[in-house]
Amino acid sequence: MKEKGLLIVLSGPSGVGKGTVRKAIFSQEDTKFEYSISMTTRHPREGEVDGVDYFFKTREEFEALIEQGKLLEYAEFVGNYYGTPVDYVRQTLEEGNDVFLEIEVQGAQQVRDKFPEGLFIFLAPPSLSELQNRLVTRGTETDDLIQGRMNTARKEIEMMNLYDYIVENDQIEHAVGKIKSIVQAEHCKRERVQQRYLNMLEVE
Ligand SMILES: Nc1nc2c(ncn2[C@@H]2O[C@H](COP(=O)(O)OP(=O)(O)O)[C@@H](O)[C@H]2O)c(=O)[nH]1
Ligand SMILES: Nc1ncnc2c1ncn2[C@@H]1O[C@H](COP(=O)(O)OP(=O)(O)O)[C@@H](O)[C@H]1O
Repeated sequence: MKEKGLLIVLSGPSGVGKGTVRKAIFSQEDTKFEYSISMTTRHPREGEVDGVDYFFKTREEFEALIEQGKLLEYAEFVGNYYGTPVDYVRQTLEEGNDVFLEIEVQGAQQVRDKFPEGLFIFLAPPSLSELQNRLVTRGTETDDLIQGRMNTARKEIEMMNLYDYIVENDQIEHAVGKIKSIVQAEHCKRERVQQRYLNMLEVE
């Protein structure tokens, strides 16, 4: 029987580069993880496609999904809901494939409570001033919102020791390489408890 896949959770403060690093990981042909497409109530940005970038939902539809227990986790972020569809995650793991979530910090905490056997990776900025630079350069928020995100980021960074690994996003390629190595190492570590190795010892 195929072993269950690994649930990989990448989280970190807004503006640290989660989306950028995730896209870089999935643009590499040798990446074997499955990306879990999230549900959101935010409006699609130009070029975004329903079912590719997100599953775009109304507030009513999203609240019905919460009621029906269809979300592994969800959070409200800057006035919109974001959540992870539980059925997709469960099924993909059962099939033996790794699932990759790129989610904000509140959601990552919920996943850790429900699914502690996941692999939790915190993407950290090189410094707070560099985090602020990235938020300013991205240009998607007003100054007030950037200040709010910086205050939240300080609290999030205080919680980073709850994660299994911290990866500094200094350069995108470095962060991508470290994340992929961590996943590989985690697989090797978990081999220890796999039944096929235990069986091998009994037979020989
Ligand atoms: N909790 C949670 N957060 C999510 C989910 N999907 C995306 N996010 C996070 O929601 C935040 C906002 O995402 P988005 O609106 O695409 O804007 P971005 O800031 O440009 O990435 C980011 O921090 C994402 O990591 C999800 O399913 N659950
Ligand atoms: N390693 C990096 N070095 C410099 N800029 C980066 C790096 N990673 C991401 N960025 C930039 O920082 C901004 C925020 O990145 P983004 O992926 O939107 O963050 P998040 O998804 O965590 O909110 C973007 O303008 C992005 O191009």
